[in-house]
Amino acid sequence: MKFVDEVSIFVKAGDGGNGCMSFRREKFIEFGGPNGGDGGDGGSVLMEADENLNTLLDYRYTRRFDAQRGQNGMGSEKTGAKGEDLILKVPVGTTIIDANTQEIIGDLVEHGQRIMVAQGGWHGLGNTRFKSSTNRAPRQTTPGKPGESRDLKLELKVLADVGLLGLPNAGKSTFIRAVSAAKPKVADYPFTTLTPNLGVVGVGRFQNFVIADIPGLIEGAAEGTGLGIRFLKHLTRTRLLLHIVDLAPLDESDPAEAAQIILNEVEQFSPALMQRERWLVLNKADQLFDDERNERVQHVIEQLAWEGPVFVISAIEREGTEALCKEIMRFLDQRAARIQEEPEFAEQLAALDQLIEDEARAYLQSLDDRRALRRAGVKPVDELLDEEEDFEDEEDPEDGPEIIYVR
Ligand SMILES: Nc1nc2c(ncn2[C@@H]2O[C@H](COP(=O)(O)OP(=O)(O)OP(=O)(O)O)[C@@H](O)[C@H]2O)c(=O)[nH]1
Ligand SMILES: [Mg+2]
Repeated sequence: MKFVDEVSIFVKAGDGGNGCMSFRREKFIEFGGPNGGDGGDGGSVLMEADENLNTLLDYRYTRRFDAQRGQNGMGSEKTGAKGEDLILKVPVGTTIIDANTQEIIGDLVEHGQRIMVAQGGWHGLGNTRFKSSTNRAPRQTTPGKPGESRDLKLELKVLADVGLLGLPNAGKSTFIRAVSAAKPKVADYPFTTLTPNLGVVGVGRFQNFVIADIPGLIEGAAEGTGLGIRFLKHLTRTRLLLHIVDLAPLDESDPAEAAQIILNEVEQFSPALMQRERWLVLNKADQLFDDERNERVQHVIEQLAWEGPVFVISAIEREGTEALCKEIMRFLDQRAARIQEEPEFAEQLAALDQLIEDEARAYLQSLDDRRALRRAGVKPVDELLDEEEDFEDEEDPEDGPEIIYVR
């Protein structure tokens, strides 16, 4: 499942340089003719696909882009220099849309492909151009034309590298706010997040990864309770799952049990998804004194028989969040390097992706089927099997409810 990374920018091509009015003034020439040169064309704005980029992150900071204007014409028939084109690099796969008309200007699908989004203004003409047999000393010039300007929307479908798992209120959205420019709603009640959010996390100057926040899962989610399970499909293609657990729930419930609920739901959704790299992130550490915190951390690890990486953070205080992001970046880099170097590793991962996707699709299909059956007043077969005894005692099954087997 893909997310859409979207940014709005304003581009302005350079204005054309003005034509110049000038006359020759040389020693022995009394009535010098016109010699004003033309202006230069304004620079255009182009978008270029670059395979080295993978997000639109850069365009979140700077939103206005101006190409250079053309130089004005000069005397001695000197033409003004053309304004330089401005080339904006975007990831391969970016769609460029006119933000006012919603018209798709183009899709950049290949490395190096370019699309002009704002044409530079035409140059103005110098007075030399207006010389004629009847007018030997024209005082006429034209100004450069303004460069085009445009509001653009850039859209890029991105795969999230990292997915967040957790109960409602665990602090998933707070975490994404702490580490990225995304500003999903955070509140002290469950189900604050109703649709998936995407954050791009910059690490150092040049690296970044994409993180997906989904609505919280609750017990019974796999059976269709709450919102979360359908959103799990957004996590099927991620490379790393962060399981966020509230270490200090207000209702004093056991964080280990809370963590286990999530694992049970994920397992029902797709057993293979449990094999995906998963890290335990114990949140709200700021709420506890050291001793109690360490005790709870140990407790969770023991109860889950957890052997993978564990991070203890406070999303709200941004404690431990940066270190975690650096670890994530390192993990993603190493993973990418191994994919390059070890064909078997790459194949294993691809097979796992496929399995997860197949399981997820089958699961969601069965959920839809159940819903449809319920609406039609028919019980799914496993619920019927729970009532097995009555069912077997039935004398004439043909008089009973129609049995439909659910995949
Ligand atoms: N003390 C403390 N509170 C936190 C921390 N992280 C999140 N919270 C609070 O926990 C509550 C829930 O945070 P959210 O980020 O909305 O939780 P969520 O997991 O996105 O919840 P849903 O969207 O409902 O699934 C908010 O009141 C946050 O301010 C933390 O590190 N420490
Ligand atoms: Mg949330």
